[in-house]
Amino acid sequence: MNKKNPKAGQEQKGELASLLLTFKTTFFSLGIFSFIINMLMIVPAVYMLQIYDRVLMSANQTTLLMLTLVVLLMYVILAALEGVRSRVMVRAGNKMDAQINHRTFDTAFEKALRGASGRAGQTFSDMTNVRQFLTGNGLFAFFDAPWAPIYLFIIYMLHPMLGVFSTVAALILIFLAFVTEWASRAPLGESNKAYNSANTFANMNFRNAEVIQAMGMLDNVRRHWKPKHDAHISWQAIASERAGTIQAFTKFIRLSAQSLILGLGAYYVIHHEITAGMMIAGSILMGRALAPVELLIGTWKHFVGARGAYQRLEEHFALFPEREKSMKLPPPKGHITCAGLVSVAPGTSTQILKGLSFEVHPGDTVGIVGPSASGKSTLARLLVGAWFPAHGAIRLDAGEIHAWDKEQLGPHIGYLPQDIELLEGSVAQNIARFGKIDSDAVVDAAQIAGVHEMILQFPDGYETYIGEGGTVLSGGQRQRIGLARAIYGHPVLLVLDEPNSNLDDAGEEALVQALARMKKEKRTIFVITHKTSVLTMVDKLMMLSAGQIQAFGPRDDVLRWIQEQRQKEIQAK
Ligand SMILES: Nc1ncnc2c1ncn2[C@@H]1O[C@H](COP(=O)(O)OP(=O)(O)OP(=O)(O)O)[C@@H](O)[C@H]1O
Repeated sequence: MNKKNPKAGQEQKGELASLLLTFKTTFFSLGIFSFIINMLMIVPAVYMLQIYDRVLMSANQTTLLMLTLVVLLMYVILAALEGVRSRVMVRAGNKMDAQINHRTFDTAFEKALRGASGRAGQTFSDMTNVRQFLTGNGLFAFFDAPWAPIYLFIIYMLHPMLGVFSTVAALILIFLAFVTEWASRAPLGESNKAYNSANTFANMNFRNAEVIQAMGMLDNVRRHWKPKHDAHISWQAIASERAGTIQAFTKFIRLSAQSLILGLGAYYVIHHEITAGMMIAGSILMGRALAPVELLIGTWKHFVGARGAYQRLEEHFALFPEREKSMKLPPPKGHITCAGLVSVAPGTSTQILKGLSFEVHPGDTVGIVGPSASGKSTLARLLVGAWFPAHGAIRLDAGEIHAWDKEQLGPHIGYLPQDIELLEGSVAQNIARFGKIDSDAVVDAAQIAGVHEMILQFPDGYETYIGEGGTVLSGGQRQRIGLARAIYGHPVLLVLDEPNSNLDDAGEEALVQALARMKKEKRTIFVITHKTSVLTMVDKLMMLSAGQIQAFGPRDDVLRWIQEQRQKEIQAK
């Protein structure tokens, strides 16, 4: 198999097309296999011809035995070739998957990062769809169909009128396949759209099952789901009814053709134009000629599905090209500079942050405050490189944060988002960020976060499994383990988004201690909070409002400014 770089020539061709091109030798051998298999498919007709016209006429048993042995040998070869052909394609499919699965995973992740997590899963199903089509019967239909004219040609040789008859039957079947596709495409599309919409609606709402249950909202939610589901069912019914009618007609044509060719053959036998053997052989050969056409019709739906999946994948890969590995940079010191930073949410154009400029030195602890929706969490996401600036730049030391190689930079960043999501795995794996577990470092991070004792009380301590089928943690427990994960490895930049929103007094005290420790180590810390206990730990304070910096400077100066502003507002009232 050709092992050329799948990315070669990907500027002109899609990434997937380039990958498929590296399998051209496999496809070529598939063509050869199909040719031999299809030639061997003629054997039953030839056998029948010989039996009728030679053996029965001559009553020669030796000929019968020899013919039968030869035919059986041919069938063994045929079965072996079909088996090998399937294996070759399954292996090619696995190889293909091995070459592209990291891209599928990474690009699906990027899609999720840009706020389309629902549609990220589609990438995996598209990949499976394409692979299954390329390794299943669907593809074989395409390789077998071109040989149909050869069967027709042989039928013409038996008698031109039998050939014309078979050709017309094949053309009618192909025409009916087009009619099915044309009649069902639109309703099937609408049905799929409604199905996806109903499913997304249900999945989104079932995430809030407890709220729905508590406030008796189930009837109302179902009422909103039902029209979408009904639309799916009725479009599906329209498509199935149309396809069913055409299929019934197709079956009529198919059965009639199979019988009529015998009838037509018998007519020419009566007129001594062909032998009885030729009549039977013609009927068998027409069956062979129509088989790939029928298979093609049967797999057309899969082909259309796989073609759609293929196009979506090409667009998807083009949207998220493979990133060049960034240069290896020295470990960052934690110097943040931000110039004219504008941010929009992924997939939108509304500005959330409207031109922020500020500088934070290594070892500074910065508190970020501001009303709801002022852009605090958005700034946190940009500080850790989870979102990209729409304009302007945010730099860590000399390099733009989002341009750093994530694998290189990750260990230097600690991030505790507002919605703390732990990943499915053990507590230790979560704290160690799913890397190689350094037990000492895990315990150290847990101790700094003040969570070590709590973890020891879990059923399996640090090995306690979190996630599907595992232990369910409380909001406060998740937040504290999330803090340990952020602190793991003593990163140079720590960004904590409301780290105390779920904490009790003991948890808050542990957080303050952890901050004090990281501060002593001269880490650069950003902490979004409204609580005074945490604000006592910060050196500088940034006040955000409507996506802009209202005040930024030494903590006490900013607090005084905020106080003055409030008083002015009260007086103005
Ligand atoms: N993923 C997103 N997609 C679209 N808009 C978003 C997204 N995330 C945030 N926004 C919008 O950005 C604005 C700022 O949100 P952000 O979460 O940064 O505010 P915040 O100051 O952290 O608020 P809070 O204190 O309530 O957490 C809001 O208007 C919000 O609707």
